[in-house]
Amino acid sequence: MIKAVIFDMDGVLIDNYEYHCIAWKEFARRRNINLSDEEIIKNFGRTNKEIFAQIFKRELNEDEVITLGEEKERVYREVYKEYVKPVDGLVDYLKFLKQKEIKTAVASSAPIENIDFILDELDIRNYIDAIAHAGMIKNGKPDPEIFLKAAEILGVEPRDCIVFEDSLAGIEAGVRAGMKVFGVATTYPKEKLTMAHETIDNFKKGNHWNI
Ligand SMILES: O=P(O)(O)OC[C@H]1O[C@@H](O)[C@H](O)[C@@H](O)[C@@H]1O
Repeated sequence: MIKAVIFDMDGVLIDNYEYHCIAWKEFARRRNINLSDEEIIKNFGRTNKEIFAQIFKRELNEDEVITLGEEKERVYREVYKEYVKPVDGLVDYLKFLKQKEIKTAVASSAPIENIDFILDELDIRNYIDAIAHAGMIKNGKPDPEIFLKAAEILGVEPRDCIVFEDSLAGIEAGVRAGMKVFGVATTYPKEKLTMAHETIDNFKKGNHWNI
């Protein structure tokens, strides 16, 4: 029986891939690094720690990850701020879950500042019972750790959770966590979300309401 719904953030609560893309390119441009669209989309859904390791071809220490991450995320929040809007049907779906007393969490590879930014801009904080963010885990998606952490905070067994994810790494993480995964076709078209159990375009009425 479904007792909890866990939402990824980027690409699920909001369709914001292109704004992260702009921020990553600006971050790279400042350092004369050439970052292709393929590299950016491939890494979408992973933690900044892992993305920096690929960009700089070495492991960065915690301080470097925080400092560089703050720089990149500041650019992202600035360029995205005036365009923030929820994926269609999201707010109605959150209201429906609250009414049914189904618990909710956000499980995102992003730093907490980005999660606070989105929950406040969308004004949906009241609908979210738990948050699992990059600073709370050792292994980023596709490792299942972040989804297992969210389930643990909610006090719900993984098999009683469903996950909404747009990224390939995130879908794999949800499946490996033993949860039912709905792929959200924002960042990728449905045909690419083959690992997901089901796919949706947005949160408007569909199979995900049958819980
Ligand atoms: O896990 P989520 O919510 O999809 O967030 C992932 C994204 O979070 C951002 O903060 C990173 O800079 C992105 O590049 C990353 O992929």
